[in-house]
Amino acid sequence: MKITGAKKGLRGALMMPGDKSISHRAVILAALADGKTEISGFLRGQDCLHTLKIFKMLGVEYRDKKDKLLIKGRGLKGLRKPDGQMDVGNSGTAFRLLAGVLAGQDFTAKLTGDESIQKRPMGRVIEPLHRMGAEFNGDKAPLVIVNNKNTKQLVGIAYESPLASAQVKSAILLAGLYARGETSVTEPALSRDHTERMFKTFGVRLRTAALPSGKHKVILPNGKHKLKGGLKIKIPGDFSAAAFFIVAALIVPGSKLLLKNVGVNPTRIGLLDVLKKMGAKIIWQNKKMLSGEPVADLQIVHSPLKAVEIGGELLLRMIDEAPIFAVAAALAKGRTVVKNAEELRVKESDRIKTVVEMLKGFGVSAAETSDGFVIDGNPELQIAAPLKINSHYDHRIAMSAAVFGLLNQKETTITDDKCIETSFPGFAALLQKAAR
Ligand SMILES: O=C(O)C1=C[C@@H](OP(=O)(O)O)[C@@H](O)[C@H](O)C1
Ligand SMILES: C=C(OP(=O)(O)O)C(=O)O
Repeated sequence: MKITGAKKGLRGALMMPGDKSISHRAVILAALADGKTEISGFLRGQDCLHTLKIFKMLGVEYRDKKDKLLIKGRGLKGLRKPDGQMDVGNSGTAFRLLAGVLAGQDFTAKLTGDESIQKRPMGRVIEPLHRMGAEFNGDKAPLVIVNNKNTKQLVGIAYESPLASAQVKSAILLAGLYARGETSVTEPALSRDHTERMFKTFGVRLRTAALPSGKHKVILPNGKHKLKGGLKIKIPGDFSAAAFFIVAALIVPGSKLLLKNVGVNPTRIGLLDVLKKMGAKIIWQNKKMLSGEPVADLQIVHSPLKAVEIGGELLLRMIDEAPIFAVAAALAKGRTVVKNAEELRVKESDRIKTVVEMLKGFGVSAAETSDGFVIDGNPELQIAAPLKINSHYDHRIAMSAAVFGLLNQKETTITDDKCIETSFPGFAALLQKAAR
């Protein structure tokens, strides 16, 4: 992809693609429901299309109309043994959530994915699922989930997760649908809660509790679970996609941009809290609920920014936004410090390394630390040189670099930008439209 500097600010009103996390969950729960589900706003990015294809291999029929996806659920016990291995592509969410679903079946299945997935840690789901009674061959992708007709039913566990991870929590809750007894997950802080919200939408009883220690617990009670059919699920615009346009409008002078129908689930919008502290002008409009998730229109006005220090729970709520946040920090006045971000090292790329490399490529002073990075921001930064930035096949690095490229008066080339298709098809065209 080639980006040239924005002549004017970003203007107009845009709709973001459907939320990636919620799209995966909508397909999974619809496939396990008793009856049909109509899904609108489904993200047709490669990650979610892999999940859909996998359920087709598991015997789930669907109809893909232009604006709707109709899924014929087979009930919790209705999945069929797939013919061949199932490929999640680049998607950690698909891999880990499916491991939970497949742990509860009575057939053996093999999950795999691309080069990046084959390097990502899967012990974090294998270990708790094994404690529930699931058997695996392997500790990473490709991974075999071993079952047969005589496999014993899973048993619920009370899992104290060392990580605040929605993928771990969701894998356990999905396996819990097949388990005897109560299943609970306690996490050090509340990770994104889309699974809990959607379980409730599909009629599954769940209890959640914020513990005095600051930990968070979700309990799936003992009982025979059933997901109801006949629902119409509406998926909000993806906040993680919107983040690129939010930061673009903040850093390009003259911008005033409206993003409509964006998901604003509190477990996802840490970036808005941080940007506010940095001095960003962002106005919320039309807040409402959509299938159990809050959405709003966000108006973003170009603003001078100042540096911040972040870590802990706030970082958890903006973990996928770290790369684009770094772009905002590069243009902010002062030194920005990001701590407690070790998880960034095991995403699609080592995002501590690749973020710092990307910033340096634009002439920014930035350095890695063991658990994050330090950025010396410069609001006066002038870039006017042809540049080549390596995406490392990571969609969020590629899109962050494209946004930064709006400030380069000469051409910025981003390598291997096809990875953007995993989460944001049509990104380049939309950015061009807004920045024209
Ligand atoms: O559950 C999800 O949909 C996701 C959870 C997060 O990962 P972890 O659970 O590994 O923190 C996030 O980084 C990922 O993009 C999507
Ligand atoms: C980390 C991400 O996704 P996943 O874990 O599903 O690959 C992401 O989209 O930034």
